[in-house]
Amino acid sequence: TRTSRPQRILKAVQRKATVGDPQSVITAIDHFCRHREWAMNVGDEKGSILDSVVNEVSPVTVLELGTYCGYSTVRIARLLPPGACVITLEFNPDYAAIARQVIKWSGLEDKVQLVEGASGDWIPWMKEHFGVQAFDLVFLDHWKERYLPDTKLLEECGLIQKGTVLLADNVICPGTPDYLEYVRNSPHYNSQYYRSHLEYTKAEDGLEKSVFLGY
Ligand SMILES: O=C(NC/C=C/[C@H]1O[C@@H](n2cnc3c(NCCO)ncnc32)[C@H](O)[C@@H]1O)c1cc(-c2ccc(F)cc2)cc(O)c1O
Ligand SMILES: [Mg+2]
Repeated sequence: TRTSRPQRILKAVQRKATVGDPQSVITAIDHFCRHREWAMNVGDEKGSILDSVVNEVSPVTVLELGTYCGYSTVRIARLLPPGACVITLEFNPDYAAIARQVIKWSGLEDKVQLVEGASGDWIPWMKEHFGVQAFDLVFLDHWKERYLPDTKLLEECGLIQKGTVLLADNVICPGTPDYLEYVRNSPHYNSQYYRSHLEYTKAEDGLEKSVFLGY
């Protein structure tokens, strides 16, 4: 097919959503992915859990790993107060280009810093380049085998401090066994599983919320 799925998702947003209305962007993507083409957005069911964690943490600085089309970026950014922001890392330039337009359509570009590049390359530069002290919330939704190494890298870089909340998508499907084992067995994290379903399906999936307790 001539266009990519992310391009078709963007078209659905431009057709169905209202500029400056983040909820209409979320609704347009969910409708398209439920009724036209499945895509790996966190979705509406797990998205509600994401919303509740964002509201509970009321973060000032958020890190998102894996922007894809920007669906969860918009979900997070729409809940942030003035002065708070989400830094989202995406290393596929085509996906990043689509996400920028989705974020722009939602009117949330002032609360989002989309960085085109790989998490492993950028995490070590977060403090210096973005003046980040530590993240209040990290949303992991990139390659599943990268959750654990990137969490360890964030720890090593001092970007996870007492009270930092990690929220990981897909801990059941596709699954992140090594990450789950780490956060559930580490004395430095208090972990809990939020049971849900794989986006737009009846399959089980869930989010794991892990609070860093300090060293
Ligand atoms: O695979 C899934 N997500 C991956 C996301 C990747 C996005 O993140 C970007 N990305 C990846 N690694 C990095 C990186 N750093 C690491 C490399 O250096 N640094 C920056 N950006 C990165 C990619 O470019 C994509 O934009 C998934 C699958 C299912 C699924 C379930 C059931 C099925 F049957 C099929 C699929 C459901 C889900 O919710 C899922 O999230
Ligand atoms: Mg996911």
